[in-house]
Amino acid sequence: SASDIIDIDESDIMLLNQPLAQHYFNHEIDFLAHHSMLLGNFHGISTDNATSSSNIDEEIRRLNFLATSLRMELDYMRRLTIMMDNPDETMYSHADESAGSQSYNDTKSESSSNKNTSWRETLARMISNTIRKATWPSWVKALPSEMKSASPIQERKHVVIDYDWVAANGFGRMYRSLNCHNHARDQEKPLYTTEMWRRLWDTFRKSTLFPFPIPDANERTDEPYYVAHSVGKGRGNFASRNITKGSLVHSGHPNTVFFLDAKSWFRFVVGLPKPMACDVMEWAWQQDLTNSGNVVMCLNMDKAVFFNDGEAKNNMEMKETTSLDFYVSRDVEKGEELYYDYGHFEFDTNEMNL
Ligand SMILES: C[S@@+](CC[C@H](N)C(=O)[O-])C[C@H]1O[C@@H](n2cnc3c(N)ncnc32)[C@H](O)[C@@H]1O
Repeated sequence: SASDIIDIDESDIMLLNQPLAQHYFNHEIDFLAHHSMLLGNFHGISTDNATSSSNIDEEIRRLNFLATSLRMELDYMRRLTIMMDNPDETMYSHADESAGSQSYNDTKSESSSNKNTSWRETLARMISNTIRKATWPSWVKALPSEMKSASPIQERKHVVIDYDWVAANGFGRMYRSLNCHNHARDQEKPLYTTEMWRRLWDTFRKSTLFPFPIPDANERTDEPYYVAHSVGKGRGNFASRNITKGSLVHSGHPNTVFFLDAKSWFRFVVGLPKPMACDVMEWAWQQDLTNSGNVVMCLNMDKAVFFNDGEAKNNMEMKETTSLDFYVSRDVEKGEELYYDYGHFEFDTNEMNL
């Protein structure tokens, strides 16, 4: 019976009765259905059989997988509830909706404390607190063993709702099976349109459970750089005016998003068209944002993804390793490409169970 498989106890039921849980499960059921279809499409395999399988073993496996999934969601929700109960970390209220845009003008405006700076600081603190409590490695350790040892999809008859496939096949195989090496070298990749950004944000919104206000897919227009093709590097960012040494060029809040666990990352990637899936695998990085020894997967969801590594020509830097903000390290002339050192963002797929 379902209760044998799912093993729900008293405290789970209390949790399930909360409005947050109702919202959460509606969302979860929607995207379990949505993602089983996406996974099928992603691998060019129809998922029609999955729901009407006459193979009893396959059905049991599928139910077990759903049960495992539910167990994980309950654990996740328990953490969210703890966060929600802390009034200092209320994530669902925009602290200041009316805030204007942060200034990317020269150094002098950095010191001017405006409303928006405080909104950004509040958001940064909330995110930092969340990450400190729920970072990637601790979550990975909690993964049930079935999730770690699933067989690859080729050995199965039917496609099932299957985050474990992607977890088992991992980042490297996914990257190879999509031919992302060729995509990375392609010098004709398109510049992102508003629709493409919106697609990224919508997919993120459908796949994430991360409790912070997700901004609209608004393209900022006040940063001192623009995107263009960069010889041999795909797309890159170029200064749209002269920029004085020490000026802020890019601020990570609010358009940098975070993935706290492999599952949320895979949900996101499989929800994208293949070229965009390759793009995000190229763009994401891991960073210890809380100086705790724990990393999270980070992704810029705006044109900041296009900064390349210029090696000896690097002209941007962060002030601290936990920061998401870039400043120019020397005077930069209009039209120069903006670069930073990727060495700060090592990407260890083993560490992240990818
Ligand atoms: C964060 S993305 C930068 C945006 C990328 N150029 C694009 O068009 O999507 C990182 C990727 O850019 C490319 N890249 C960055 N710096 C490079 C360099 N110095 N030479 C060649 N490719 C570079 C690599 O493919 C890398 O994986």
